[in-house]
Amino acid sequence: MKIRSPIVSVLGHVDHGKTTLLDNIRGTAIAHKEAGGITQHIGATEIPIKVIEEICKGLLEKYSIQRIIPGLLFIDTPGHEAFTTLRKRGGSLADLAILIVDINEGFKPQTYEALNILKMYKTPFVVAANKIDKIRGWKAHKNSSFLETFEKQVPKVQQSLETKIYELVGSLHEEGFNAERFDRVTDFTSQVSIVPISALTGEGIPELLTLLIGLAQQYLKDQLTIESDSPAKGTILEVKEEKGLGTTLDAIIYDGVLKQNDKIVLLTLEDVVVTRIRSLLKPKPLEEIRESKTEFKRVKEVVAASGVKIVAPGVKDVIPGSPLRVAKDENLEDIRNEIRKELEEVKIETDKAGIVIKADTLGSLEAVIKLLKEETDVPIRVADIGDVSQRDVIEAEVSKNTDEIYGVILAFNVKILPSAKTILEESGVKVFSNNVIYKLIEDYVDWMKEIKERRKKSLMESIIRPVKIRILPGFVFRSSKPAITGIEVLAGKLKPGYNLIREDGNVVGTVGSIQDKGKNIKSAKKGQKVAISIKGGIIGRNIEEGDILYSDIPEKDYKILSKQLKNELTADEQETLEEIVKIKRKVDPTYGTGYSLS
Ligand SMILES: Nc1nc2c(ncn2[C@@H]2O[C@H](COP(=O)(O)OP(=O)(O)OP(=O)(O)O)[C@@H](O)[C@H]2O)c(=O)[nH]1
Repeated sequence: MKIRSPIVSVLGHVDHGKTTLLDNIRGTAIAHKEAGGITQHIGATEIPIKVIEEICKGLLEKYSIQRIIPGLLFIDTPGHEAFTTLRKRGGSLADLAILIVDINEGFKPQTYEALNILKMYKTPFVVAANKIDKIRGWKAHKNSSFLETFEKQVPKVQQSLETKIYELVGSLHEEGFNAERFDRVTDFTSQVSIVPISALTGEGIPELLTLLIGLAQQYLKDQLTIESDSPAKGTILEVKEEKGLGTTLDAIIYDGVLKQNDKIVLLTLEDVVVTRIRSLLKPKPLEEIRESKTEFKRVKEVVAASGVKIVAPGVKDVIPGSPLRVAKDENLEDIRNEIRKELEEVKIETDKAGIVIKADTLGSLEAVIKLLKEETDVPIRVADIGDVSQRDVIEAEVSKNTDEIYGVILAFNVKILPSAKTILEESGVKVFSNNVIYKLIEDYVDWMKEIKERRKKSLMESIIRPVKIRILPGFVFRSSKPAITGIEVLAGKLKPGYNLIREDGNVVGTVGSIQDKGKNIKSAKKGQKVAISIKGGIIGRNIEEGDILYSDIPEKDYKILSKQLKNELTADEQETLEEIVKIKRKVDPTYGTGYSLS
């Protein structure tokens, strides 16, 4: 048993300082040569605990934090694209994350995106409120702890920082997180810590690192306890062509040991591949690269947590985000099946009619599906990795025949192939494309809402709505063929073509035209007094002056009204509809049974 370093990812909006923060941590670590500097991995950088101790200048003691973990393994590629690639079944490969926010700009689209993804994977994170050195009047103290440098600022500057922190607390609150400045956090399991930092001056970084160490040791011990001689588990970060080596795999190993000649199982777009490791490579220190001109050195084995380059035959089609598992002859079939199942779980191809989703990696595909399902219950016909192809357009077109809102392709971080473009317009399939997942989903949901609204409106236009009118005594202009009389609309909206019924349920005739001050109008609203013609009505025979008449709502319209459109009716229409139902049931007791307004 061994405790490994936690894997840490940095996420945040473009230009908020992800790269600068990583560079700062790396640079500061390298400067601490006597303590061992940094260990360069493929795709990741490890900062040993001894170096962190030096950077943190006594903070580990101050906060009584033990030194159980060997260090922190930072993923070199920041951003949520890398984060979603680094998936592992049931969660994220990153044990911890830093969500970086420019304190002067606050939350931006990709900040929300990152937060959504962290929420989805349930990854513990701290918020680094970056660029405090840009606060007006700030006096920088290079590499100092936040609390020290904060003490030395004038009150106005301190106040300005506090205000900005509270804005972040507010934004996080809106997203369902209880957050506080780290030194005011009372419960690290339920509250998110905000550490004010400057990635440029290094201020606050001692606290940021201290907090990561503390959180990892306090809450992730089980997750970080591994058997260092068990067969390795990992995730493929990148599939890369490397001069003289062919296609190589950059992998992050989070459990066990990976050895040269190990048999490994991986995923391609279509299936599982099994191959044998020819060599394992690690980066060479800079000085040695200059001498030998190759960047890598061979190693016999790597133990988690580790980033390593794998040279193996037949890995050209392996996908980023693929799981990596070491198999022995006796369990090869089991592992193969397990991994195949993992692919099938993500690539859904179940619903007959539904949308098509294309994404660049397994992890991002998973994230799009998960976040989509939180927003809507729209079915999915195809979910797959890769660019949008002609076949995808055809798939979406098939769904479109069932329902226009399914004739859609959601494309996350992928291109539309030229062959797909040629048939796209004619097919009428709509492509939504965005590299921010929640925006992609939002755009689709908004469009869908618009269509549904439009449908509802035209449905509303096509059905008979509840109306109640009164024949105004003394305003009968003609008694029959057709009857013409003044009326008042008591509820709803009267339109030509509506059949009218009496309170006893008898049909009296059909509204012909509606006139207001001698002019034909298309409808008359509640409160309006107008003249109408009633085809089939004979005043003095089936209609009397002062009578109350209602629109005659066919049963099928009543069903639509009570099922789909009940929220569209005004209060007086609702009330009138109930009266009409009672009247209709005098004639047909089964009218509209099984449907009710409530
Ligand atoms: N003043 C100040 N500038 C900073 C700080 N951190 C980053 N910057 C600057 O902000 C700009 C963007 O920083 P990056 O580190 O490239 O941001 P990023 O989030 O990695 O951006 P992308 O990789 O493009 O998503 C650069 O010009 C940095 O020098 C800081 O703490 N203070």
